[in-house]
Amino acid sequence: MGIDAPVITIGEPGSFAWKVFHERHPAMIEQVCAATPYGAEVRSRLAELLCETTTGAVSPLDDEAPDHDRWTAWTSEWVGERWAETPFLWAESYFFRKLLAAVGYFEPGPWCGVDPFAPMKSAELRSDATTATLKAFDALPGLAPDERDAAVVRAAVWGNQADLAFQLSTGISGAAGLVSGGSQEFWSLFDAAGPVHLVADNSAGELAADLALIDHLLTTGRADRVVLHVKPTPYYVSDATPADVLGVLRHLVELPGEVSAIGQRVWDGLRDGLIEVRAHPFFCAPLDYRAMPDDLREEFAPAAVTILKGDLNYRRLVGDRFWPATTPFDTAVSYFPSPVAALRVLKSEVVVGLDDATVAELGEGNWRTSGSHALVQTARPA
Ligand SMILES: O=P(O)(O)OC[C@H]1O[C@](O)(CO)[C@@H](O)[C@@H]1O
Repeated sequence: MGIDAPVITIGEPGSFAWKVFHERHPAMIEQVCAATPYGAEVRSRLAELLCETTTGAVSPLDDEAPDHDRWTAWTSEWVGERWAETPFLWAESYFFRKLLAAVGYFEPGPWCGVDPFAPMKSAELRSDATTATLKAFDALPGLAPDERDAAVVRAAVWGNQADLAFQLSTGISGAAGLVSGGSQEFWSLFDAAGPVHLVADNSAGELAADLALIDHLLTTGRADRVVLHVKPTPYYVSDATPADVLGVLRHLVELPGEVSAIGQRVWDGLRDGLIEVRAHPFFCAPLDYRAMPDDLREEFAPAAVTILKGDLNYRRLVGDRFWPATTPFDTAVSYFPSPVAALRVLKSEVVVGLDDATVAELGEGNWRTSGSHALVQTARPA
């Protein structure tokens, strides 16, 4: 595939990406300041970050965090340029890295290592909506095998609707349906048991559904081992970190019903080495997966299947560009080193792999960004 579709940038007033910076980020920073009693210095650094990213030029990092050099390499191309000229994927990712520095996450002091988004993730995990979703897992043991296959995929796909960055300015309009693929397509990718990698997205209910999927992969023999990849540091508000995996697991095992059994099996799987949690630095990189480092490529290459969850992973998988929606998915991901499955609710303008009839039926509305539609897409290496 020639990479010639235009890259999405944040400078076009009124565009989706522009609104993320000009509407969603101010609301999120307010939420961050309400959730933790940060003092005047942190609050003023956050205000500066907002001002810089909405009206100014890109400044370099001035912290001494362990990931400083890596980020310097990822950002040198854009330092000094106007934020409005920068690619959306790059800009949004760098915004979150700068936000962590602004709240003192990397410096000695009271806020060192304190996840600014933890209160939101915890509230989401304990919310009535998540509690109801987790209760629904009680029906799983009574389902026929194919119904159970479909149910765990459905939960993993629609679990991605619960994304806290996204909820800040979008009234999610319910689950309208899949624009591509489904459970059968997903399971047809699993021909022989082997290691399965799941690249997670959000914590709370989505991560609980992902753990249920991991449990199902292992108990049905589709996977002989699962690697769960999460973010090394807090990111995009609700993205799961290793601490969140533990928090969600502890929550699950304390609940009544099937989720407790799932949680216990996952707990045992971690202890026995059947499940591994990794947090490679590249999962917080402002780059797409074409640029993945060799060590990560080598990890994915022997996977029976790699499952990528969520909107951001999808943007990074196919490239954050205004692709024609009918661009074939397998062409877009032909570089990926293992069979790959994307499970995602649509929350940004990027989409590929749709057929002409679907595109015509969806028309011009806001289906790409409203969070009402989802997809399951799969491909094998070229
Ligand atoms: O949690 P997800 O599914 O990756 O969604 C995150 C999405 O939310 C946004 O941050 C804002 O909508 C998108 O830019 C991003 O792709």
